[in-house]
Amino acid sequence: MWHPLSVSPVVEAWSAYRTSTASQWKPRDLVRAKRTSTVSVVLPARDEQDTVGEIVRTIRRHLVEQEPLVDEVIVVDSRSADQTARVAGEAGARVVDQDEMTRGLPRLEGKGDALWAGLAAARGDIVAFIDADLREFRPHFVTGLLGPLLADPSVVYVKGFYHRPLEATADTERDGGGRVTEIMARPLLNLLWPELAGFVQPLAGEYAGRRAVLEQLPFVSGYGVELAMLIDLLDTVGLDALAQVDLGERHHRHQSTEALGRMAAQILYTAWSRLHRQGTVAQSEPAAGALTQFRRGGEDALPGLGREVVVHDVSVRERPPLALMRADLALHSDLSLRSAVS
Ligand SMILES: O=c1ccn([C@@H]2O[C@H](COP(=O)(O)OP(=O)(O)O[C@H]3O[C@H](CO)[C@@H](O)[C@H](O)[C@H]3O)[C@@H](O)[C@H]2O)c(=O)[nH]1
Ligand SMILES: O=C(O)[C@H](O)COP(=O)(O)O
Repeated sequence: MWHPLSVSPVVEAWSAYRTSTASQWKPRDLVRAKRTSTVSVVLPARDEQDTVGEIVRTIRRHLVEQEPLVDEVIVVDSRSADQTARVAGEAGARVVDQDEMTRGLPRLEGKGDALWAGLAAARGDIVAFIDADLREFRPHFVTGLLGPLLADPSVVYVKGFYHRPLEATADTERDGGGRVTEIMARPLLNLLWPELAGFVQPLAGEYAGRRAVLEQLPFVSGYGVELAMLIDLLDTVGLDALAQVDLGERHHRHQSTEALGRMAAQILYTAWSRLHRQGTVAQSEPAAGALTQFRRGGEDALPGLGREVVVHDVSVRERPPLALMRADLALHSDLSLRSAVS
């Protein structure tokens, strides 16, 4: 069932990656394979009113109404300032508010916390995560992620990969996208966690896992969440329980280079936390949790510098594994509804 993926000898020595292509997983076959399992799709979304509706509608049309594969589509509204929640609700999603789900707990920032809230709200035994800024979204993004989990009980987590065009205003660089991945995350993984170097898109926001396992993992706040998840899965379930699937090509909203710098800094901060846990570095925190950037012009440009000095907190924190938090969450969520599907 798996095609061997030829990777570096370092990686091959560790394990053969379980790789498949989305087209081999047909919705009808998956519905049959699903039996009594339940499936949730979770979309973390901050200010995604332009794209979230179409993604939700596509999943619902193809994988809820035409084929009963997906049991619920959840959009986590991650402190959006736009109409994300309304648009998602009108498209048929169950909309969950990040702050409402985490009420009474310390406030954390960013995508990782939205994912944790989504996992807390999800009722399926399999949970697939899909970014809400995708364009030209097709249902094979979901079926590709679910296929390996439904076909093989030994698989606990599936990571998507794809080509990533970099779409600038004038032209498109076919594989120019994934800039943080290529310039920072991939070199970092090869250097420090070579067992994970065979993941084609280690930062992909499209992945699925068994909820029982996901609930055993801490969720790092912000953009460190994907890197931490891979490292933590490697530690807890091992490489053989992880798979990846070719989803073709992915189009999304590109962030500015400056914003990607902050993303990269969060990912590095996250890597430090894992190095500390494994005893590679002694200090629990890096020397600084701030990133200084220089922005052209701006009202606060320093005289003689012509640039504004911009400082952001890029430290990350983490939510404990959800399995440890059920009692607290039950106070203000509808987790009790789980009995309806389990
Ligand atoms: O505070 C936030 C920030 C982002 N998002 C959502 O998270 C998804 C991905 O965020 P985005 O800013 O589009 O990330 P990318 O620039 O696409 O970054 C890539 O790399 C990140 C770091 O690993 C991953 O988290 C992303 O999924 C992956 O697509 C989108 O649906 C966002 O709306 C939130 O829900 N809350
Ligand atoms: O995953 C990444 O590397 C970042 O999201 C940047 O992606 P982009 O270069 O396609 O915008």
